[in-house]
Amino acid sequence: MSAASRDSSSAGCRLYLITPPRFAVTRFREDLAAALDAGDVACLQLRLKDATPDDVKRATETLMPVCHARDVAFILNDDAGLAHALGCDGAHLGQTDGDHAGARRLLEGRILGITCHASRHLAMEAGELGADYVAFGAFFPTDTKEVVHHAAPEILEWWSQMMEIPCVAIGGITAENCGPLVRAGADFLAVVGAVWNHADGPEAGVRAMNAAIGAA
Ligand SMILES: Cc1ncc(COP(=O)(O)OP(=O)(O)O)c(N)n1
Ligand SMILES: Cc1ncsc1CCOP(=O)(O)O
Ligand SMILES: [Mg+2]
Repeated sequence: MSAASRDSSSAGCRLYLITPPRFAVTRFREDLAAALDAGDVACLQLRLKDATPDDVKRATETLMPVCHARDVAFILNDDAGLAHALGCDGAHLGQTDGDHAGARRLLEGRILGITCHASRHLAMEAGELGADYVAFGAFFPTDTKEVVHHAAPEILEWWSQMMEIPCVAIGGITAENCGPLVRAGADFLAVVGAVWNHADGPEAGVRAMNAAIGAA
């Protein structure tokens, strides 16, 4: 999850996959393996908003080995303590997901990503705190989450020209619309629908995203 060298092309930009909001773990295990085998994926974020800690534990125990077998980092959404307890590679925290500084200490040596919406100020704060990446969005309309913050590619350009810390773009990103985000300097494109809801299936979704990143 570190940014490789950055230039004005797509070099270094990678796919950041997020799970669908709901799934049956046993079946999803196979879908995930197939998706990860279809092309480059830097990490998987387990994002189960309505699940109990036990559900998250079961999903992690099933899915993390699938990721690790393919050298894909496994990041847990929302809960740094649970990410630590379950041995995840890191956690992604939003602005209301607890104590960022405490999470940074707890997850020493692991990945900590922080949602910064469309705010330069929040991104600077996250950087100072030691975040491994900052996430900006939403860039496009999305059916996956009700969003109140809307970002434009300029924030990626501003951040990537100024800072070494990688930036993630999120929100309604597809193979068709991602070009400007890659060219603006996004290090990772985080997607749900573009892969899991792809008309030809998740494998086609991963292939299409990687082709679009490469062509940007
Ligand atoms: C990579 C990435 N970026 C942003 C988010 C959104 O996090 P948050 O604002 O906490 O919203 P929820 O995902 O918790 O609904 C994310 N999950 N991942
Ligand atoms: C979790 C999240 N945070 C901002 S937009 C979003 C949803 C991303 O999903 P999709 O790629 O389907 O728009
Ligand atoms: Mg959150």
